[in-house]
Amino acid sequence: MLYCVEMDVHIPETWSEEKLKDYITREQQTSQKYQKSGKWVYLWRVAGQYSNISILDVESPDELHQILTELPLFPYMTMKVKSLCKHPNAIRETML
Ligand SMILES: O=C(O)C[C@H]1C=CC(=O)O1
Repeated sequence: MLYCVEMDVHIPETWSEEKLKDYITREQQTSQKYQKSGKWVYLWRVAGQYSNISILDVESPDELHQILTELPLFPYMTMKVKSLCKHPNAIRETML
């Protein structure tokens, strides 16, 4: 199942540089683990915003939820999730 997830990051202004660095390092480790596994297919930065657009290919909504909530920055992000299916006019068989 394919999902498009938009994640807007909201870092509390009270965080120290050290705390921010720690979260960003752990965030990178977690997202790269799933990118290497093939489940996190695309990760794009939205130009000019602390926001990303991601495409994930997972077995179920439960698995998507498990991955997203594993992200250290999950409590500090607003997420919009869209479930994707094949467009009838798409010329390619595979969606990715
Ligand atoms: O910087 C972001 O967009 C937040 C985040 C989500 C995955 C990741 O690697 O970083």
